[in-house]
Amino acid sequence: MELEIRDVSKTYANGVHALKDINLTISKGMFGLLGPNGAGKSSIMRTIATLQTPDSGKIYFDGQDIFATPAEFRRQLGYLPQDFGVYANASATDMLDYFARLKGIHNAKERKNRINELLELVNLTEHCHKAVDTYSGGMRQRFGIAQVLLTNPKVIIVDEPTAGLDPAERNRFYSILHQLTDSAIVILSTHIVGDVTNLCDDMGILNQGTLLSRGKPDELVASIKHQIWHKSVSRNELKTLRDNYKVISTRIVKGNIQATIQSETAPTASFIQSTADLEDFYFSYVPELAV
Ligand SMILES: Nc1ncnc2c1ncn2[C@@H]1O[C@H](COP(=O)(O)OP(=O)(O)OP(=O)(O)O)[C@@H](O)[C@H]1O
Repeated sequence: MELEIRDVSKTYANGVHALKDINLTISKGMFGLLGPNGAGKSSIMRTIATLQTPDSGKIYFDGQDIFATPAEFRRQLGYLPQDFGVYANASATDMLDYFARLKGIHNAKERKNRINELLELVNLTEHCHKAVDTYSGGMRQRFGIAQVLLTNPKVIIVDEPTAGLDPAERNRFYSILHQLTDSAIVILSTHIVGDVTNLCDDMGILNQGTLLSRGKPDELVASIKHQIWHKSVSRNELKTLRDNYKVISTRIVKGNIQATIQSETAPTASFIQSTADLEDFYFSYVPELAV
């Protein structure tokens, strides 16, 4: 099972060059697409979902050009966009039944069994008769996943699914997604580094339409293993530091600014070497804005 993205570029009518020559091969398992707001994550997701065509480039699923026979590819696809609408007052069971009919599951018994199985998977059985428009954010996302899974898709795309979820709901959502990775390609877009650390065995970093890095999270972190240094600094020191070193991030720790620097050698004796993590790797490519 393989999705191949070859030389894909997209410029919108307003002149925004949202995707710049993207090349990426994605296999079974969970692929995390990490990037800041406006990086192009939704653009590449919508393109893979065949909701928009690239200006140039191709996408193949198991060797088949997805734009040559989009209807065939869509039968194997499950797409959960950032915002999806639900009908007013409709229960989860009724909505899933409606979508299952639309997706061609005509046998009533088969439909009922599949819906019950999915409600169980996403822990919504006990809420299945409540109106989906009254669900919490997390319940709604879990309902969205059930909807996506109705036809056992081989490629599942979830666009920033954990934005706005509390930690417990986020974990619940992770564990549902994790169960899908044995039998499908799951592509998850997020700007939350922790989502990728916890879930993904393969990942890419997208910024300003360009794929800056890709690989296994552990290996990417190992590549900067001895290069991360911390120091508490004043606002004035930080300015000087930025002129002389690669300051990749800053955070407030107990009321002080802690600067994180990437350097192959110790910057000065006052820096403490720290264990690199995926957030450091991410910031080494997408430096945060100066505070
Ligand atoms: N339909 C569109 N028409 C014009 N510009 C668009 C369109 N969709 C996205 N863009 C622009 O393309 C760029 C990439 O947007 P995209 O939504 O793909 O990024 P993103 O990484 O998903 O961001 P976010 O995390 O904020 O959702 C942005 O500059 C955005 O404003």
